[in-house]
Amino acid sequence: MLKIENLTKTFGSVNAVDNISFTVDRPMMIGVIGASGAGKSTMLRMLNQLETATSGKITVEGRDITGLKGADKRRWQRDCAMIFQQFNLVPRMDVVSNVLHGTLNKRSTLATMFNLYPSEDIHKAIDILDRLGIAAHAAKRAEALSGGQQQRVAIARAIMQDPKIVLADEPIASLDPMNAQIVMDDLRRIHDEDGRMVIANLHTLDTARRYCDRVIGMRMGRIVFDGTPEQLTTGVARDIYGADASFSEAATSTSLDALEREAALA
Ligand SMILES: Nc1ncnc2c1ncn2[C@@H]1O[C@H](COP(=O)(O)OP(=O)(O)OP(=O)(O)O)[C@@H](O)[C@H]1O
Repeated sequence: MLKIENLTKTFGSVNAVDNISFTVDRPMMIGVIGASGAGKSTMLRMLNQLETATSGKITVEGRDITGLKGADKRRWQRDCAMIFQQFNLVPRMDVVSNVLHGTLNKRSTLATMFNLYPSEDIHKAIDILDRLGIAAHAAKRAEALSGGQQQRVAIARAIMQDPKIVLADEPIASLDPMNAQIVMDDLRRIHDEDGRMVIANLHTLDTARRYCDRVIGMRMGRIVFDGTPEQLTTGVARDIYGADASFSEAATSTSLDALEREAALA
């Protein structure tokens, strides 16, 4: 259903994404890992068309989505929702209105200007918040919520678009381990229960292993690993991160256990 062929993005002399290809033939949960600057965000941003590819092709269900413009691009961005590390909510706006923003691309400019939302959309937004366990916060301003709660609002906003694909760019990088787990559980659920494809850039190996069906490892713009979590051994991880023998898995972990074990060994 998703095919990426020879995709490249160049910024000046930097090949942020360098001629990558892969195919996904069914909705699954995919983790993308790699060191800072490996090209993970740029790849996701090209998928969502926030960034235009320098060359190469992205095909979804047989349709070429590379270089879409205008209404076609907006329609694609609705089918392919994106979640960011910093949540990207409107801080002073209440939670429900933030979730309703997920419908912006399909509403008229006038309706948007006057914040006119159909009541069925309002009910749908509250149902989604309820499903994610945060309906009690619906009337609060987004800025009054914890980081973990704000990320769940961002997930609710994404689901409001009813997307086929959910892209998550470091969704748990700003969260403590407990909230990170809640957010990852939610992402897994929207894959398992709704059948949506989820592609998440992750800083931490243990998260990729625990939650994903498939892991793609990037290094310097290229794909250097594409396999199952079981195949992601410490040796493979060392190659992906370009680390020497002192490479420590705990340094790429959000798990308190791993960090504490590492500290005890030091
Ligand atoms: N808009 C831009 N202009 C210039 N260079 C860019 C731009 N966006 C990304 N880059 C460069 O492209 C390369 C890949 O960046 P990218 O953000 O995709 O990596 P990443 O793996 O997501 O890293 P991180 O985990 O730190 O977010 C880096 O060298 C980065 O400096």
